Parts: sequence; structure tokens; C-alpha cells
Amino acid sequence: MSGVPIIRGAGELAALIGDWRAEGATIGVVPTMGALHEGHLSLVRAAQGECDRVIVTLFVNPRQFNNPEDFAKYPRTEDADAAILAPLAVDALFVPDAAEVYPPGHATVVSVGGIDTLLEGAHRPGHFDGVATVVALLLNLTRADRAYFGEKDWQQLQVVRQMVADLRMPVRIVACPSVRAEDGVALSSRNQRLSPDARRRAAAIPQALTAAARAIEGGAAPEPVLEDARATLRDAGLGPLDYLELRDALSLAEPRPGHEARLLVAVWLDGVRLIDNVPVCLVS
Ligand SMILES: Nc1ncnc2c1ncn2[C@@H]1O[C@H](COP(=O)(O)OP(=O)(O)OP(=O)(O)O)[C@@H](O)[C@H]1O
Ligand SMILES: CC(C)(CO)[C@@H](O)C(=O)[O-]
Ligand code: BAL
Repeated sequence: MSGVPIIRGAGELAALIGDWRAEGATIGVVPTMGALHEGHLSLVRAAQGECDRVIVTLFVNPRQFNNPEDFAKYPRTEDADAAILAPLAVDALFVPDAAEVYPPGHATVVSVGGIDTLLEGAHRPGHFDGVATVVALLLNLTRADRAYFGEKDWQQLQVVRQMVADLRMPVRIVACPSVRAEDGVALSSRNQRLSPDARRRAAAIPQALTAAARAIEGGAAPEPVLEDARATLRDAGLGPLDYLELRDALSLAEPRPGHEARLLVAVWLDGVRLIDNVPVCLVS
């Protein structure tokens, strides 16, 4: 079995993309930071179902990390990532280094106003500027027709959607459902950093979220329900809790009756910061 073609340079990538374009191929891109798991592979499969050519990008983007320790400890497993992709016959794995993505003189930041200051943005200053900038770069470098993102990073998905809409970028953003382990924990690269005991305790996150979502959809007043959910996390030994909030699904502002909402959480567990979210239907 031949491995996935690995490309490291933007020039090499441009030549390959040009060949694909010449053959009239539709191009799908799955941007990642590596440490691939079934959640990423669900995006790859979605792309392969809709696009002629699929490229996975692997770049641990320094500009979206506000915490140097988080960046330093982020898992880097390129060989394993290439191996997990090989059976899927992905057309290319683009693995640039920081100098390739941000060459000397790079001076542009893409900033999506409003949503980037809420929740994740409030706790990770500059994070979404880093995300928006690198996603814009990756979309331009791959000339993708469709780009695939997970609902696991719900706020990121809304930021990318806003950027693409505002800049009239010629790419369709495709949202893919969160893939979860049997105990409901959302698959995430950072889960690798959890001890076995901490990983078991992480199950309190989906438990708290789904119980709260059901209660609110059943007509319960949100705030007491949210307090119970926060207590569930505390009782499971998770914390500090950055946020556990019910928000409008698109604006991430206060929920609006009759509109889709999202229940979002960011909580620390033994020094690892985990996020998750679930839909809450407020439409009567
Ligand atoms: N469990 C999942 N289900 C669906 N999509 C996912 C899942 N985990 C990650 N993704 C998506 O894969 C893409 C790459 O995410 P990334 O490489 O940051 O992995 P990650 O699992 O989110 O890691 P971490 O959250 O620890 O940074 C993003 O669009 C993300 O939303
Ligand atoms: C979209 C992304 C690859 C940009 O670095 C990253 O934020 C991620 O993996 O979710
Ligand atoms: N998928 C999450 C990206 C980050 O934490 O920077």
C-alpha cells in the first residue's frame, strides 16, 4: 500500500493543484493540526464523497495559540497521521512549516469582528485571528471548492463561515457532526494528553451537556439547569470551568426564542482544556 503523498512547499502544492484544476477536478480540503483521529477521518470521508480530489492539511498553527505551554504540548504525530490517512487514499497531505505559511515579511491578519470576542475568544485572546488568518491562507493555497470543518469546534465554524461570507471567498464551508467515543466524549487531539482516570472523568462533559439540553428543550428555565450542569462538572472533579453557556447558535450571543441555540462548554481537566457543544432546540 503506497502512502499518502506528502507535500511541504507551497510551490509544489500549487503545481499539483494546477494539474488537478487542468483535469477539471473539484477540490476538497480538510484543515487539521494533526494528531488525527476518527473525527478528522469523518471529515475526509465527507470530502471524498463530494470532491474529486481531497487534500488534508497538517499545520500546528502557532498564531492561534495564546498559551505557549498548550502550543508546546500539542501532539505532533506526522508519521502516525500519514499512516492513518494511507488506507483512505487521500490525494495529498500538505505539511508546511511555519516559514512556509508565514514567510519573512508576512504582515496580514484576518480578523472576524464580534464573534471572536465571545466565549473562546474571551478566554483565548487572538485565537480566532490566528484561525481566520491560517484558514484563509490554506483556502487560497489549496484553491479548494469545499472545505470541511467539525461541529466540535462550533465557534470556529461560525468564524470561518463569517469570513468566507464577508470576503466572498469562492469556497463552500461544509459542517460535519462531532464524532464521539462510546462514552460520549468528543474525540479531540488534546484527549491524548489525559491520564486514564482523567479520560474517564471527561465523560461528565457530554453527560452534563445532554442532560441540560434535554431539560431546556423540555421547557425548564435555563439558568437553574445550567447551574446543575456546572455542578455536575465540579462534582466530577473537572475545573476550572471557563464557561458553560447557552448561546444563539450563529451569533454566539444571548439565545433568541424561536432560533436554534447551542450549549457550549470549555473546562479544564488535569491541566488540559477541553471544549464541547450540543444543539438546543428553542423553536417551539
Ligand atoms: N470529534 C470530532 N468530530 C468532528 N470533527 C472534529 C472532531 N475533532 C476535531 N474535528 C475537526 O477537525 C478539524 C481539525 O481539528 P484539530 O486538528 O484541531 O483537531 P482537534 O481534535 O479539534 O484537536 P484539539 O481540539 O485538541 O485542537 C476541525 O475542523 C475540527 O473541528
Ligand atoms: C482549522 C484549523 C486547522 C486551523 O489551524 C484548527 O483550528 C483546527 O484544527 O481546528
Ligand atoms: N480545534 C481546536 C484548535 C485549537 O484549539 O487551536
